[in-house]
Amino acid sequence: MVVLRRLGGFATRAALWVPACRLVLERAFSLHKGHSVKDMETTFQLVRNIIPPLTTKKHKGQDGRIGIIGGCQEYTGAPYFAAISALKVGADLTHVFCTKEAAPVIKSYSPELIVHPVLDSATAVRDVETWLPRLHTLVVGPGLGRDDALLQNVKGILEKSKAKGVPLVVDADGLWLIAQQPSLIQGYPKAVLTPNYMEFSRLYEAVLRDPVDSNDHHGAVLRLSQALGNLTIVQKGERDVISDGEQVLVCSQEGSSRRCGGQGDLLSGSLGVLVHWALLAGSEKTNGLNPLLVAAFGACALTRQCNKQAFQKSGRSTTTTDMIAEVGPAFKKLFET
Ligand SMILES: NC(=O)C1=CN([C@@H]2O[C@H](COP(=O)(O)OP(=O)(O)OC[C@H]3O[C@@H](n4cnc5c(N)ncnc54)[C@H](OP(=O)(O)O)[C@@H]3O)[C@@H](O)[C@H]2O)[C@@H](O)CC1
Ligand SMILES: Nc1ncnc2c1ncn2[C@@H]1O[C@H](COP(=O)(O)OP(=O)(O)OP(=O)(O)O)[C@@H](O)[C@H]1O
Ligand SMILES: [Mg+2]
Repeated sequence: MVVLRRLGGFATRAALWVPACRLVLERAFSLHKGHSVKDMETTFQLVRNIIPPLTTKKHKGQDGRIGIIGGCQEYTGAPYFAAISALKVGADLTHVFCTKEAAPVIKSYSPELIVHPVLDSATAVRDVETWLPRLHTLVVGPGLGRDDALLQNVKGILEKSKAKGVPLVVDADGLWLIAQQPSLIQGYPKAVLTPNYMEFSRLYEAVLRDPVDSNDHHGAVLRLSQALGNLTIVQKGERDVISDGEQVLVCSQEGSSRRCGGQGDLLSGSLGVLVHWALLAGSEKTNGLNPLLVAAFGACALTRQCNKQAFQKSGRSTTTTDMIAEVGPAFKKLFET
């Protein structure tokens, strides 16, 4: 099984526990080829269990209506990547809430996205709030930027989303905001954070007031999750480390050495859909494992597989657009064969 159960309930105990268990963890995951295939396969099966069947009995929207909060003057690619990835994974509708200036640009990338030019308006919070009851997950941050007025609106949107119990994936500049004010997300059980290297360090230092121990990734993710009230955290990197403060999963699905920008956006958009599916399926379908951990593992594995397949075709010229073209085939290969 690719899961470690934590023995103690507090950060101090976990700190002692993690080094002792790391050997077990690493043996259980993919560092040792003998164990990797079987153990990864166990988690893949849990991901397969949460995927809703395609039937003729469903109506449009049931398999996912995903909102993306992001898109500003500088960044229009990131919210597009997240939204189109959510559709390609299997969501029925995606809504991008961005600034007025960014909206026509994002619309022009794809007719498949619904784009709301509201994020910099005086009524932004109310405008997004009216959509919240119809959204299954909100992905907050891709291409959001760090403008104070915009972030102030996003604070309001986070508060309204929590009050309505909307699941949240927080990425990119959404994590910048959380690092300024961790209480915005602390203790909200339906949140998943997806920091890259920099975002993780920033958040860790803001919350734990300590530099990250770069020799102890698993312990660091576990401790940050606990300090934030057991939020699910995905630390992206050479291997993705995922924890809800109780358990640690590692995803080391083969990707490639190509590190073009936008891969994290593909991950957060995909995760938006998988979070919806996982929460709908519940823990009976995940053998008691936190459904958000299963969703996170699925999104990481999928992103890395897209990276691998795109790289096989395009090599050094691989971009995130090439990876998005692989979402369908990669999903099928990992979860439907
Ligand atoms: N096409 C688009 O529209 C895209 C838009 N995007 C959007 O951009 C916004 C900002 O996001 P972000 O990720 O660039 O910001 P941030 O957290 O400051 O990190 C950047 C700094 O971290 C460093 N660094 C990174 N990894 C590291 C490592 N492993 N180890 C060490 N250092 C590392 C690296 O430092 P450097 O090497 O440059 O010194 C880099 O300068 C956000 O809205 C996002 O969504 C992107 O989604 C891409 C596609
Ligand atoms: N060194 C690595 N080797 C293999 N895969 C990696 C490596 N670093 C990151 N990844 C994978 O790339 C994906 C995106 O992670 P990354 O750290 O690039 O996010 P990001 O910086 O937020 O991306 P973005 O440019 O979209 O903002 C994840 O699926 C992660 O597993
Ligand atoms: Mg990113």
